Amino acid sequence: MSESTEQKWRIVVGSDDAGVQYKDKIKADLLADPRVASVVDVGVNGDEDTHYPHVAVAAARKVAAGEADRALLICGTGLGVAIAANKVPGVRAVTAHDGFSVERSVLSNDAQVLCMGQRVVGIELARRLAKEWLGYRFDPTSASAAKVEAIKSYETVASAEDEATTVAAC
Ligand SMILES: O=C[C@H](O)[C@H](O)COP(=O)(O)O
Repeated sequence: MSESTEQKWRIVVGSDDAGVQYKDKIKADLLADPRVASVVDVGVNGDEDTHYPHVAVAAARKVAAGEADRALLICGTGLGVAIAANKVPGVRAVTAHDGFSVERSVLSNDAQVLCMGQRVVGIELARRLAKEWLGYRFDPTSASAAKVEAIKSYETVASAEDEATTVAAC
């Protein structure tokens, strides 16, 4: 049987105290998955109570910097971590708790960050979704690519406008 030549995923995981049990469980799954090259854990660990925005932004910055391909973030709902991760330029984070949304987050949106809520979804479904997520790769030649480029174009415009506002304010 031949080995897959597909590039293995470099993943970063993170959570707040409301998601740490799922984060640790899914991290163990990822570490055991042959499709995964590395897993970096940005916390929290044990009973640390770092608030979710700090963890989510730390993870998202690793993706934006090219140090990781993807991030998996868990909080109580999966909402706060997504909102925070999306503040990092270049990052597309989604909250998804069903298989179709997880699939489309990659194939339609080229989202690099998947967020789930420990208070929303059962652990076995969360584990299955994380496993399925690894099987999807965005196709830059697909019809969805132009739409993702449109998302990126607004980010560039927003940055330029911010810059212009900052300059004007000086
Ligand atoms: O989106 C936020 C998360 O669900 C977080 O884990 C809990 O936040 P809260 O304590 O502000 O409800």
